[in-house]
Amino acid sequence: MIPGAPIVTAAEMRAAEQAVFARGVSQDELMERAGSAVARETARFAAGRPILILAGPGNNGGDAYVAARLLRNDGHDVSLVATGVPAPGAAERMHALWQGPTSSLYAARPRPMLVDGLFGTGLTRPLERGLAAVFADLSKQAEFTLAIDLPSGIDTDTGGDLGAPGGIDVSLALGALKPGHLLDAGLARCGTVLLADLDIPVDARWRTIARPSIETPSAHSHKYSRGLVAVIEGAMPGAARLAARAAMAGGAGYVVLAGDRPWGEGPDALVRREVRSAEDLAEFLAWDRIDAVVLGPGLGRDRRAEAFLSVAFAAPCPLILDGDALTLLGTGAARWLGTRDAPTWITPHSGEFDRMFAGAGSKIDRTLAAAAETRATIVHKGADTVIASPKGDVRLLAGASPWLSTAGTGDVLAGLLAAQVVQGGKGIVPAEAAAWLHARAAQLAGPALIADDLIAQLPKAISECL
Ligand SMILES: NC(=O)C1=CN([C@@H]2O[C@H](COP(=O)(O)OP(=O)(O)OC[C@H]3O[C@@H](n4cnc5c(N)ncnc54)[C@H](OP(=O)(O)O)[C@@H]3O)[C@@H](O)[C@H]2O)[C@@H](O)CC1
Ligand SMILES: Nc1ncnc2c1ncn2[C@@H]1O[C@H](COP(=O)(O)OP(=O)(O)O)[C@@H](O)[C@H]1O
Ligand SMILES: [K+]
Repeated sequence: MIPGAPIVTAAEMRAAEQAVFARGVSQDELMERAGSAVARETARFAAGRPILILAGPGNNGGDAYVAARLLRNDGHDVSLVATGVPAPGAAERMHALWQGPTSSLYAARPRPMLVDGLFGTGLTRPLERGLAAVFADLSKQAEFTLAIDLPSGIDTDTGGDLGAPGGIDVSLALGALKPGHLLDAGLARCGTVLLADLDIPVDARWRTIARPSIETPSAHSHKYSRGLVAVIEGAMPGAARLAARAAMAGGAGYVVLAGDRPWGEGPDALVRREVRSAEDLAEFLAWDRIDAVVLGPGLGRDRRAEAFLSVAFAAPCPLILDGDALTLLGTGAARWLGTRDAPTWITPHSGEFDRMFAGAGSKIDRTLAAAAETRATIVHKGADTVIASPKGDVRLLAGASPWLSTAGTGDVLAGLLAAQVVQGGKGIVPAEAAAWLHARAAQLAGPALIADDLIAQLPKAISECL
């Protein structure tokens, strides 16, 4: 994934293009820029192999006609399939400039290098069945497929499946990334995403996550100045222990595991505190040294868990809620979370998210709406992790190791997030840092990782951010 790259919707991309036109750049000139980027990458991946280019009726097809012309002029063996009547304007003009061999879709013969210029950001409905089948077949028989902007059949704004085939090797995003490159079916169908800079300024509050910058403790640092995290134990103590160990390895200065059985295995550096009842918890959380509380991993959903949740809610310090705490909140999440004065982060997976929030639109839209409703920063986990703040900022992490799909890795994330929070991070910043470190630790741990392995890799991941 390209780090720190802007992500824009189809409408925002069109508005950015309009602003470029208003500055005096012609539509043909912008299409030449897009087409030459496509030609450059196609030549690189074709490596001398014959090329088949599919050109649709809109501007995505216009880019395809430009690329076809430039590649042919450079001596490549190019044939082209035209579908639909080119739209009036730049696409029609670029079509008119193409003088090479052209066939209809149903007469097309597969070639080793396939370029998909059927549809991009203008796709408004599912691909027609026959078209989808021919496209899938040509792609299957090609040795390499490059999609212009997005694979045809991926919804630009949601990543939803509108009939795109599998097996696309590279998508060359034009001007900026779109949600469809990172979300839902788009994540799996785009292949490797490359970004062509077309010199179209975009003002994006949505970005892919980037490596955080972490400060080495100073000569004046001490355990309390580096932040104290309290992790509350529940029915499954292993989950809270994972969160507590992740908070330690994540750089917190002091971590307390509080519960009725906090004495089990674990590092001696982990401070244990017996908390048997909601009253005990209230007394413990009144300690003004506590900089953040983690509640939810392995908490359980019984009355005791509910009572603990009420007490934690009333605590005047930052709160990180995960797992069972989120299930307990359920559809009351917005009502409850909106009442807190101190900042809150919640880290639902999609099951937990769907139990808390309704909402329509893409995963980004739904997460943003939930963040605004709850006034909490939300880390909506999954293969496409969306982080959204109540202010409307978004960070997206796609393509993390699928080996993360194992029990306890979310608990590690919750503890790691708390460590970033107590080190002074506000809003989306600690969430982005935690998500990056988590994904990097997974990469370092490699295949068949278990949650404990992530914790062991955190120091190495952190060392890359100093
Ligand atoms: N703006 C610019 O200057 C620049 C834009 N750039 C490029 O333009 C792309 C966006 O172009 P675009 O907006 O023309 O849309 P595009 O994706 O080609 O498709 C629209 C056409 O498809 C049609 N159609 C839609 N769905 C359909 C379906 N399921 N089945 C069949 N038909 C369907 C739709 O017709 P209609 O919906 O009216 O039936 C319309 O004719 C963008 O991704 C990038 O590659 C770059 O060149 C930089 C400069
Ligand atoms: N297929 C996947 N690809 C990448 N990351 C994943 C995948 N599945 C899960 N993850 C990540 O692993 C973690 C799992 O968290 P969660 O579902 O809460 O597990 P648990 O509750 O068992 O700790 C999250 O950070 C999530 O983003
Ligand atoms: K395309």
